[in-house]
Amino acid sequence: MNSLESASLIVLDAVSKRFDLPDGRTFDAVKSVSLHIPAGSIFGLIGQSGAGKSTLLRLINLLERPDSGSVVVDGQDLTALPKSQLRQARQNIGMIFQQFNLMQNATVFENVAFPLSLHGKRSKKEIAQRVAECLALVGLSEKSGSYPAQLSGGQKQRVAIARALAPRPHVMLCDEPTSALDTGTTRTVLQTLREINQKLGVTIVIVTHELSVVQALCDRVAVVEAGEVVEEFAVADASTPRRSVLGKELAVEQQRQHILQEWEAQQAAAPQASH
Ligand SMILES: Nc1ncnc2c1ncn2[C@@H]1O[C@H](COP(=O)(O)OP(=O)(O)OP(=O)(O)O)[C@@H](O)[C@H]1O
Repeated sequence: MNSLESASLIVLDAVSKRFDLPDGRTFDAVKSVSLHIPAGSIFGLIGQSGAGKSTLLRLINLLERPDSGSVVVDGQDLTALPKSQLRQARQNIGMIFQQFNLMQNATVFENVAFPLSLHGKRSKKEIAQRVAECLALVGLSEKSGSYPAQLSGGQKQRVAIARALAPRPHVMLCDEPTSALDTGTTRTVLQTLREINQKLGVTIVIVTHELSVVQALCDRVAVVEAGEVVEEFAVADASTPRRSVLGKELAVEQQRQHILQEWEAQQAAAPQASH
């Protein structure tokens, strides 16, 4: 094992996924992708619509089983596990979605408790304690008895984050978590994700088409085009030239943000004009 592999929490090795289409043809959605995702990082998957980002994300927890290649998470080769052990290993991988996927007829408390009660080993008291902790982490303690319909989009996504966190996963997969939210709400959800990464050390993999989200949140990013990773880089690395169209667009967005921040800093430092 080399040092990159040993520092990686998630290792995808030459994973491929082919879908059968209704007309009898096949479609190669992911083509022999290898990725090393460092422990404790926030890793972005970006690309055009249909590039294969969501499929790649779903290969990490085997929601999609790869046709070939291996998926190792936390040292465990998920592709080699029997069903019962895979169910156990998945407790280590939380997931959130664009449309939140909350149970509408259940309270916030019941939604967050759901993954804990699935495995029948915990007492009611333990579950209640863990739910309270997770709701406090996402700042929604006072909404425990509410129903999803009574919450804003950002609050719903934070309930989904609390639910994903409840079994204490080391990894959180996020599929376009802010695409259904406005700018202000997006900011609060990104803040919550950042806190989870920093306070709990949870490794986050996020699919997004929003470059501003990558800029605000991610340490590293992989650009996906037609089922392949065409480029991967550290978001803060401005010196290595970007090759892909999206990589270049992200560099422009970063420059724009940088200029804006410098201008704001100058304004703040300048002596106030007298009236
Ligand atoms: N179950 C499936 N059966 C057939 N084709 C599929 C299936 N799931 C995904 N695809 C196809 O695979 C390709 C990649 O889909 P995927 O959802 O991974 O892309 P994406 O990059 O996440 O796109 P978007 O940003 O639009 O969600 C698409 O062309 C899609 O139509």
